[in-house]
Amino acid sequence: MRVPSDIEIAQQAEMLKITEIAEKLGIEEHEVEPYGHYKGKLSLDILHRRKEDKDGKVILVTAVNPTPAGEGKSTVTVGLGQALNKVGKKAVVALREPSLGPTMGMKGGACGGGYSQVVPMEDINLHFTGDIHAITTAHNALTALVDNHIHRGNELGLDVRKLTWKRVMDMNDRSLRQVVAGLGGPLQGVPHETGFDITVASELMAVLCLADSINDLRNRIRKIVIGYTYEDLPVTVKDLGVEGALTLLLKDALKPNLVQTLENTPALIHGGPFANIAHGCNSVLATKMASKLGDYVVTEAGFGADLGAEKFLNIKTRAGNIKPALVVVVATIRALKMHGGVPKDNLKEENTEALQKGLANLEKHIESIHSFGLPHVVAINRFSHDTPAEIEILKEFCHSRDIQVELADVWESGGEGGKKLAEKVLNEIEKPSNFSPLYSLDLPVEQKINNIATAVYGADGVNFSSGAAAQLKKIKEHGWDNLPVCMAKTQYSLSDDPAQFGRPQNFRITVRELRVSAGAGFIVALTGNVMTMPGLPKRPGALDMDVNDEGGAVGLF
Ligand SMILES: Nc1ncnc2c1ncn2[C@@H]1O[C@H](COP(=O)(O)OP(=O)(O)O)[C@@H](O)[C@H]1O
Ligand SMILES: O=COP(=O)(O)O
Repeated sequence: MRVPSDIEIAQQAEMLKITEIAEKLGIEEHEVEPYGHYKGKLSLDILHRRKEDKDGKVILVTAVNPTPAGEGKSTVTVGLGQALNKVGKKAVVALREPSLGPTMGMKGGACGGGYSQVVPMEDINLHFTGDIHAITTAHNALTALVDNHIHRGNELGLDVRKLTWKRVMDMNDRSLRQVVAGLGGPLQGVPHETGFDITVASELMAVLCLADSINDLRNRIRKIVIGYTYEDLPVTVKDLGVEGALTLLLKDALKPNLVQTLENTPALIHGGPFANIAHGCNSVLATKMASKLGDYVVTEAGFGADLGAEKFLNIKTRAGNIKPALVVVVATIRALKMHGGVPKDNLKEENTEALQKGLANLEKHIESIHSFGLPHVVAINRFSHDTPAEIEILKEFCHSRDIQVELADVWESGGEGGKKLAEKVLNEIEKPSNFSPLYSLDLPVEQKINNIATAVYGADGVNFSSGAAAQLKKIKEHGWDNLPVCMAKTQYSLSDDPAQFGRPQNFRITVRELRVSAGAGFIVALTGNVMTMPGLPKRPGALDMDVNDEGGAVGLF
């Protein structure tokens, strides 16, 4: 039987009013601000009122290195949340907000898929409650204020050649990666090079996702470095005196968004960083709030365990004092065949030999999660073209290594298709968690990067470009050496070469640049050719989009 498209299913959803969803969670009327009938923003007062309540158990969903379409982390996250409710547990889902870049481009939305989606999917995948637009505006307001300061006499002595704060927009536009601003004569500002990143790569996105209160948001914004003086001294937002304005622009975006799944399971969706160019986790506030609202929180981190999960476990847990209880590693036969050398166009054909070879990628991710001391379960996200022989091979691989594994049929069957996975998760989550981050903050930045590269990627070590080596020196000089590291790396490979599938051996990671995100509280290490402003694909998803006669969206997957 054909499974309708994601949007056809979503448009048939029988949603409860968001006030009903809130009431079922014990949220008081004044703590939820409806945005229409099916979306709402939650007051941070919930955390204050319920601070003594027991925290729910946090289940992190990660994956193997994905194909370009993604392997169903969001889908399994939603499906598992639905399944836990079906078996009588009080579970809340916590996801990130979609970016219009992938939505209009190649990757698609971030609402899950099939019968495991969050709804109203169209709203969420388009403008939702405006958070990403607010971050875009706040980011570019700061840029305008910096340029105005320079134009009006540059009292702080900013060197326009060393401005680190650029511009953002929530769209994939390669033409804006490098631009020159201030052209046209003395009245138009001071000419200088700048460029655009995609909004989800903005440090303000990371700050919003890691802040635990409005005051913490302001304090973090205050620390943001926007550039350096001619004497090479850092200039911060505080020096410009505009932290209050930026906090004002973001005060509503800081509140987590409440929606629901197709089966009316509550879902908090907040923050949208990508895990290849940012830290790739939804907000600390949403995760902590979900922990107060449910006995189980099912949350995801972007791309594979080498990216989102690594940053969740090394950065987000520290920022929010969050203790994960278990990790679900989503594996798909198609991704593992890709890692076994099958071209993307042939992934629907049975190929047990390639699958056997590609299992090495899953093996490495399991080793990494194990090294964090966390119980884990492999969820096989079943696709219709997966054959019994292939599924058996993947299950046998896990059984032979005493790895807990379960088939997840949540895309086709919603929560019903995840009940066995839910039972396995509930069983495993009772095992002790000896979680600890991978590295001590006391280690030098280069050692932190080396630990991640060797322990999580399987690299032999790290090479630093001459520029990155100079930036390491500056990081130490300015006292930023104790910050955690946010690796910016391709999502397709454990290495920094997107063409190296499987489990690459005998390789080194090359760090080409280091950026200080003093407000977010981490150092960004850019590797290989990873870009912070993606480009649109040959055939953008936008070509399929329209509005139908009923005013509904067409072509949103
Ligand atoms: N088991 C499945 N069968 C068919 N399509 C799936 C399945 N799981 C996910 N998808 C589809 O794949 C796309 C990516 O799913 P998503 O959950 O967003 O992946 P990720 O979060 O890993 O990027 C979505 O369009 C979704 O509908
Ligand atoms: O940051 C990327 O997230 P997905 O893996 O959900 O695409």
